[in-house]
Amino acid sequence: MGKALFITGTGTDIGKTYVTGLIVKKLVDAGLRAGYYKAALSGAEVAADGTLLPGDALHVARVAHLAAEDTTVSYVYRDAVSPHLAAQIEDRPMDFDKVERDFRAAKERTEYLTVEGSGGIICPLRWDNEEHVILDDLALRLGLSALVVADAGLGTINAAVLTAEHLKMRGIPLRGFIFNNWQGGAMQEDNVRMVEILTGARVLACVEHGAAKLPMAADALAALYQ
Ligand SMILES: Nc1ncnc2c1ncn2[C@@H]1O[C@H](COP(=O)(O)OP(=O)(O)OP(=O)(O)O)[C@@H](O)[C@H]1O
Ligand SMILES: C[C@H](N)[C@H](N)CCCCCC(=O)O
Ligand SMILES: [Mg+2]
Repeated sequence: MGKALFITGTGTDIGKTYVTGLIVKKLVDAGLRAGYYKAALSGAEVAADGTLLPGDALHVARVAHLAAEDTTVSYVYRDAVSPHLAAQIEDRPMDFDKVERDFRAAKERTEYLTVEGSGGIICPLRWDNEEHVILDDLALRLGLSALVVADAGLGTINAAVLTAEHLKMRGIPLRGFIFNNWQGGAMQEDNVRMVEILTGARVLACVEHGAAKLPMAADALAALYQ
């Protein structure tokens, strides 16, 4: 049975998949067996034959040279909206027993399973007359610790600290932050300092736009998985 690490972010489009691709590539390049799991993807690309493509998984597999069988996405929805709404539109509600089975099977097949969330930590996955499930509930059910992807620029102090405080309130361990779209300079350096002071967690790496490698040692990265 492998170890897992949950990648969440301060919101959608923040760079979770981009950074996850670099994370998994770092593990693979270090000779470690790595895998990728996502419970629900919405806003899927549609193939010529109408198949809904798991774009995030395909990106990570391409960047990290993972075999298709080392990536799993339990639910792929068409509409680029919150997964709970995409599921309502398609009348395909998530079954969290299936999600847990898929997650455990993926974890069984590898040493280091990287689990990408949807949107930010408050992302409804199912919201109907039978069940109300938000992403943080799922992270707790799967026993995950979190790494938060945050933008390096203006506004990140608020977003990163609020995300950290929510994780703490729900009892989800925070392993640290990765800043994305890093440009350096006085303000972004201060953002690192302020986020570390206000959350007590480290900014473990700063990823520049277009980065091809994660600026972090493989052993330090692997140590984050539990
Ligand atoms: N450091 C980066 N360098 C270049 N492009 C980036 C970088 N980070 C993000 N992007 C691009 O920005 C867009 C959004 O990033 P990404 O898909 O990783 O976001 P996300 O947080 O995974 O979104 P979602 O919530 O939909 O899963 C993508 O086109 C991605 O390729
Ligand atoms: C469609 C998008 N790319 C993501 N897959 C889902 C984002 C959900 C965001 C929910 C919200 O915070 O409003
Ligand atoms: Mg993504």
